[in-house]
Amino acid sequence: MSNETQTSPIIELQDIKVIFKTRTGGLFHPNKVTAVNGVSLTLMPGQTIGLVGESGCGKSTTANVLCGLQLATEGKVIFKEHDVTKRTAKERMEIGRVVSVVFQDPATALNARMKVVDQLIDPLVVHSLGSKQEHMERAMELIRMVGLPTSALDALPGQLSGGQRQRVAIARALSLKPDVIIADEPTSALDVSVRAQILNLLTDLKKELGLAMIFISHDIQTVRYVSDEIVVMNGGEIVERGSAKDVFFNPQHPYTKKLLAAAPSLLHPTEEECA
Ligand SMILES: Nc1ncnc2c1ncn2[C@@H]1O[C@H](COP(=O)(O)OP(=O)(O)OP(=O)(O)O)[C@@H](O)[C@H]1O
Repeated sequence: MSNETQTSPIIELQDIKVIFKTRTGGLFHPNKVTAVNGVSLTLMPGQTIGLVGESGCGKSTTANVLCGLQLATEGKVIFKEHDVTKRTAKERMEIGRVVSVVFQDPATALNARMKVVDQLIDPLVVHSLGSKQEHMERAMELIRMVGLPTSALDALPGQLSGGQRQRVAIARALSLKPDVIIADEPTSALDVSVRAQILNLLTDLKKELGLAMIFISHDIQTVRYVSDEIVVMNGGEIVERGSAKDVFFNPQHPYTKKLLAAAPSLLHPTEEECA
């Protein structure tokens, strides 16, 4: 990777609007939902942005625009300095290789009838990368990276615990060696007892592999724990953004203050830890 690439953003959203048409207004008078309204974001290599806000504020829609799943109604999407706002199928494929998503519920993200090994290899097959032997080597490497024994490769998702399944989903997300991971509420479907382990795994992998990350959660405490920058969304708009330390210890917007006041204090970082 050239120096130029390293210092320029991986993805930029410029004034993005996403409007969905809904049928609730009747067949001939569809209503519109503005899910995202004027959102701008710049993700640099290695950076973690925490996207926080209550359910329905537009976090997932923003993430879907970032990973090429959702087209913007207005605004621009710049991917590695190319305008991909109206991305072609080929561009979407390339974005999909570089930007990987870890979803909330590993049970639905994984195919219940497919062995772990095949789920890890699947993205390589879809992108026509490597030989059969290279696929096996990569599967072994991936399963070790997420802290599971290689015997887990032969398991079906149903034979694993929720935490182990999320580890497999993370391994799958890493299979194409992405530059960016979008983690959309990656711990909220898990037992409280394994949430910290999965958060630690994600932060360790991020450091080890130099990944950039968009970490999405309704829980500002969790977001603070993993992020360099926090972006607070409400009603489809960004209401506050800043360093994790500033937003957490010196919130400016009343909505951010409300989120902080309502957050469970499972993780209590001190100001020194944030420095
Ligand atoms: N495909 C769709 N069609 C119509 N409305 C949609 C669609 N997807 C999302 N919305 C609406 O857009 C708004 C933002 O949804 P979004 O899923 O982005 O929010 P969120 O903050 O991620 O919420 P959650 O945490 O519950 O997933 C909501 O009002 C939602 O109902």
